[in-house]
Amino acid sequence: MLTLDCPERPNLVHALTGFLMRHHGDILELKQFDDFRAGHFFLRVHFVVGQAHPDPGVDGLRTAFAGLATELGARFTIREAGARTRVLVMVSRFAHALNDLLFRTRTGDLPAEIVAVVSNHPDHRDLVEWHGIPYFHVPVTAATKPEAEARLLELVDALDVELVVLARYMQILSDDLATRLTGRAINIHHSFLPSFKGAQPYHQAYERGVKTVGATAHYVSSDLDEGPIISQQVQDVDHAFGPEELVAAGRDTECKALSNAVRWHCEGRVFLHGNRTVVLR
Ligand SMILES: Nc1nc2c(c(=O)[nH]1)N[C@@H](CN(C=O)c1ccc(C(=O)N[C@@H](CCC(=O)O)C(=O)O)cc1)CN2
Repeated sequence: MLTLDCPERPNLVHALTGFLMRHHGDILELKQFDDFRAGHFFLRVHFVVGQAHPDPGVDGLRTAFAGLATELGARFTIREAGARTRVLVMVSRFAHALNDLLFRTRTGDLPAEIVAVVSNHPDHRDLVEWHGIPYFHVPVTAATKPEAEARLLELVDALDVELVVLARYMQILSDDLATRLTGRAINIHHSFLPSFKGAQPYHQAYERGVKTVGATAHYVSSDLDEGPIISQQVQDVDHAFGPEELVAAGRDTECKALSNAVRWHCEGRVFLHGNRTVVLR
């Protein structure tokens, strides 16, 4: 799978498909977006190398493509399409999103492998270890946050983590950590952003008398709940829903928004584009 983004210019698709043709690539799926407002181009292509030809492998293709990428001023990735992304999940007390990710990865619904779960509470050790996944209880207080974040980064490095997923993890990451994880940490916020940022969004929604609640999966940034949005889901509610009922109604919405975002990230479909994303679905 090849993903690419670069400044717009004529004949980009021709240049890219010409490269694949010269390397005996048979295209299975090609998605592109030309942001003419910003003058930027995005492309994702899934291809296979024809059986009758020697397979140059991912490294060989990357080396061969580097010259064209430089000429185009392009950022690109080339990797095995079926490879599972190594994911570390962070959770606090609410476990519905964690449980959904555990199920979806175990059944192959998500192209990801959860290699560790980190929590500031001990509550979910049994659930996680039942899945044969290591559970790290890393308590966090204002005084211990630097040490706790250093421990997280140790685990990210030691386990070759490619993506960190905050599955209702309720601690604010420091600016330094959020910056270091730019583009590789996804959070599920339990509101339809930009409405109801911060803590207790369902209580905020109740006080506002909303008729729809939502969930937003976004990349983590140093600005709380302001990171680039990847996926959103909504759910109708009415006057009879109290805060507790809104919390319960929102669980499935949060799980759907988060699993979509994780799936599209793992499939190389999500491109950062300023404070927005382009999702080639
Ligand atoms: N740097 C970032 N860290 C986190 C983000 C983010 O977007 N950028 N998202 C949050 C998740 N979240 C809402 O989705 C959220 C979690 C916690 C709070 C909060 O105010 N928590 C505590 C304070 C905890 C702390 O200071 O660390 C509180 O309730 O007072 C608000 C929103 C995850 N982290």
